[in-house]
Amino acid sequence: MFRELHEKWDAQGPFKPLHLMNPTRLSFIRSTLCRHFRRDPYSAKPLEGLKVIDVGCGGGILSEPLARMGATVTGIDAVDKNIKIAHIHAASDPTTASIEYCCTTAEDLVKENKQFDAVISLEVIEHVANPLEFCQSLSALTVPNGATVISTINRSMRAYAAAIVGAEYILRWLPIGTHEWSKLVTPEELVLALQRASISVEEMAGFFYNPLTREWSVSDDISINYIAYGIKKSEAPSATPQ
Ligand SMILES: C[S@@+](CC[C@H](N)C(=O)[O-])C[C@H]1O[C@@H](n2cnc3c(N)ncnc32)[C@H](O)[C@@H]1O
Ligand SMILES: [Mg+2]
Repeated sequence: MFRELHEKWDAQGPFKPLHLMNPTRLSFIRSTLCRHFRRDPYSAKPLEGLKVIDVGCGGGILSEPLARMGATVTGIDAVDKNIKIAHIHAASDPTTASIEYCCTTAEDLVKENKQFDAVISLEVIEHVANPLEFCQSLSALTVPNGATVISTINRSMRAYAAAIVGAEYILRWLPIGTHEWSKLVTPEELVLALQRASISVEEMAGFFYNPLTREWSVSDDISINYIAYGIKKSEAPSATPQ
């Protein structure tokens, strides 16, 4: 367990790409959520009082900074070992010890009628069996007028070259076979799937990797890695009787 904990949290280890991307995706999340909930992004705890769920939280590398921003965080993952690792790591700091970790899937949590002000799911949709159903579940977990944030990899030739050939076969950042080409989701498909789930996408951004500085930055180029922020529509007003 401790070797696995170290691996998940080692910025140079098998989860290096997620660690490298983390500050960049956090800056997108911080700015969109602060705008959505009319919070001051420069305050110490801009997400104070908001219920946020990290769907597919892995070892908790997103859940922890969200808790530090003041959010009341729930982290869920389909794999029990990930939840155990996330729990042990978060327990060492009083701010993150309050994160509620649970081994379940988005689909199963919907059955418990749980809802959150913001639902965040990073790098998960390209691994699920049914992306449409997954979007429906994320929507069901979001309160009306709440925010949903999803990041994933585009199904483009550039993404094939960079995220599969580059990251898996050349750089060996990820084990070969981590990403299946046919399961990748294009931005158009994601917007449509979310629309069908009553979420309107308000903003999208790409993540650009500079191999010289070895840093990621937010960019307009959504041809490889991208992130989308949407708003769950408020319930349709009931028809007034004639
Ligand atoms: C590539 S990891 C991403 C981890 C984390 N979100 C991040 O970006 O750092 C994908 C995670 O999603 C989890 N997962 C896959 N399908 C899920 C589902 N339907 N509900 C909850 N978790 C799921 C997997 O167990 C895995 O830990
Ligand atoms: Mg992935």
